[in-house]
Amino acid sequence: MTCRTRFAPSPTGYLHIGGARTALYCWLEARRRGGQFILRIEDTDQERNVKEAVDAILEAMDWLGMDYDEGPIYQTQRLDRYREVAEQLVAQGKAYYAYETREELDAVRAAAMEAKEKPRYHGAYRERDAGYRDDPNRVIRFKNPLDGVVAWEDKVKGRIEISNTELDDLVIFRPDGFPTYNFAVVVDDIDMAITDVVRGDDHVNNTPRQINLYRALGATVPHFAHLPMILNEDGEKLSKRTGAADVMQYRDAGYLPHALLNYLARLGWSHGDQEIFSIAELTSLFDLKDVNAKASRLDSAKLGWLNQQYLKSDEPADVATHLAWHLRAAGFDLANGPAPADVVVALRDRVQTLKDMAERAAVWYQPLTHYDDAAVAKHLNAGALAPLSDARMRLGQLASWTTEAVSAALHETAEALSIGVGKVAQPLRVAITGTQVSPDISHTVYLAGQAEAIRRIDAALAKLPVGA
Ligand SMILES: Nc1ncnc2c1ncn2[C@@H]1O[C@H](COP(=O)(O)OP(=O)(O)OP(=O)(O)O)[C@@H](O)[C@H]1O
Repeated sequence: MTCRTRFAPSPTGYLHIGGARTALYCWLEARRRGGQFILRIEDTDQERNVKEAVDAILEAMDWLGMDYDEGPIYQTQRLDRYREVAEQLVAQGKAYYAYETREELDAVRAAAMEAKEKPRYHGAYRERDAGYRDDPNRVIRFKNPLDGVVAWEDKVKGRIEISNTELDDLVIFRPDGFPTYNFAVVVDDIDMAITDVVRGDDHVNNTPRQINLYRALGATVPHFAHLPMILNEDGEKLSKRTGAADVMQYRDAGYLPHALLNYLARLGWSHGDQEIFSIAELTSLFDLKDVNAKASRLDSAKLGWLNQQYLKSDEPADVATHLAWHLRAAGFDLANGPAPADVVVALRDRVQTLKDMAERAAVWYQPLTHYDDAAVAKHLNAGALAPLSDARMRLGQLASWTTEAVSAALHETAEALSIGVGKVAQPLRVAITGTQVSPDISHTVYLAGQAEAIRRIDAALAKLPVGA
């Protein structure tokens, strides 16, 4: 049977990276097995702002490159289907109408609490065959089996077994005409032919109820894989309530989408001691059975390290498309500066994030207006006149503007003046960047562009002490 997995977020806000890792594992499992990955939006909770949240989830999926074969499918567009299946269960005697008021149910719960028992529905309508009537308290309840156990072989957690006596008759349709979570999920997973339900282990308690519903509906029970939660650095479950980071904040902070995917894949899954996986490797190697059953904690140092590995090893042109986004976000006009791919080559050994790279690139996209006093005092002195003038002359004559040509010109200056290249580089670095810190001098000069490099050298020459 073709593997079919689904990611089913509730649109209650942005996609945080705990949810994103769950989506990733669903996606990878489907891809490895040549199956399909479906995106379903569980939007039956009408009170929250659904539209914006859906857009945020879709944007994050898109940025991460997790493509789905079907969807997004919205539960609110399937309400008739849930009603039809619920009524079918009633007609078959597998579910029933119940009409307790809120007060009556509260009283049942209070009595159970007082008797130190688990609060559960007492089944008053179970055998009453009350039928349908127009009543604001009307719900449909599922006749959960009264005895026996529900067991499944979880792909991550191993065998899990729950006694039916622990479960009560679940409401499957609410008075407001909406299905309940567990019911809609089962109807969807059956209709969408999901073979592997991969979700966070915050859903483990729902699974026995859902398995009973599958059986009542005569459907094949899928495989289940309950993934341990991702915890924040304080050990709390990542959740919007605890301020978990939005996937898109990782883009804004300068991470590459595939670096984040690699990081999330490794957070709870391993393949030997390999750390760096291309997406192609992940889609061929990932297997739910290798997922760690223990919760994992975020480790931002590791993400930074991984991101830098990708900055260094990816094609500069590919990194450049992401860098361009950051350069624009920082307000730079790309037409007024070097090609982003050249910036990548110059800076990728020195930074961990694209944001940092874009910030350091400011010096090539903006006019140089600020000079560091200490740098000027130290390097724009009488001794700088000869190297700056000679370098200006040679750089101005270059017919082809490349880092190699710039480098050769600066070496010629050093040779002509019988000084070390460092003595040429120091004043030149201050001339081009206003500071003493920049990447390799040939890149630094090259990125300024020929005309601008000459302008900046002239401005530096004008700063030399009078009489120099
Ligand atoms: N911290 C987490 N670690 C791993 N998976 C998670 C985490 N939080 C949620 N999930 C999973 O992500 C999927 C989407 O869930 P859902 O949309 O309900 O999450 P959420 O509403 O964003 O979570 P929360 O409201 O707790 O912030 C579910 O399979 C859920 O189990």
